[in-house]
Amino acid sequence: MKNQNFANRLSFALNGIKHAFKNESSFRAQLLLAVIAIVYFYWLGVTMVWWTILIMIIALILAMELLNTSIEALADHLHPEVHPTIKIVKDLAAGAVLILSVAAVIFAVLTSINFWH
Ligand SMILES: Nc1ncnc2c1ncn2[C@@H]1O[C@H](COP(=O)(O)OP(=O)(O)OP(=O)(O)O)[C@@H](O)[C@H]1O
Repeated sequence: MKNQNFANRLSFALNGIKHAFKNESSFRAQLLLAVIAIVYFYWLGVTMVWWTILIMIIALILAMELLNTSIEALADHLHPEVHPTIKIVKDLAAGAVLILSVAAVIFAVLTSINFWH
């Protein structure tokens, strides 16, 4: 399965996103929050730099959620039973999403302070 052409690799990647959308409620919730943030930033009338940071944060959170989902699926497949190492692996991946989510909230507050009319 190595060295597939670009169209195949793109379809594998899109398949992963589709899978997360169908099966992961947290991924759907984050997509909804991203849409709300975009509408809110439009309403605030923020400048290009703030738009750029918002897009980067949204992309980072969604990508991290996909990695989190991927790690969970792999862990559950390889070791379905309860195990302290599986616990820490999943907790670490969830911690990564949490750090980005806190950064997103701080960024939303900073943007509101700058542009609230
Ligand atoms: N096999 C396991 N062994 C030990 N602890 C586990 C195991 N599976 C899950 N846990 C614990 O339960 C928590 C939740 O795990 P779960 O797989 O349900 O993910 P989740 O938080 O529901 O994520 P998502 O909502 O993205 O699916 C983990 O962070 C971990 O602390």
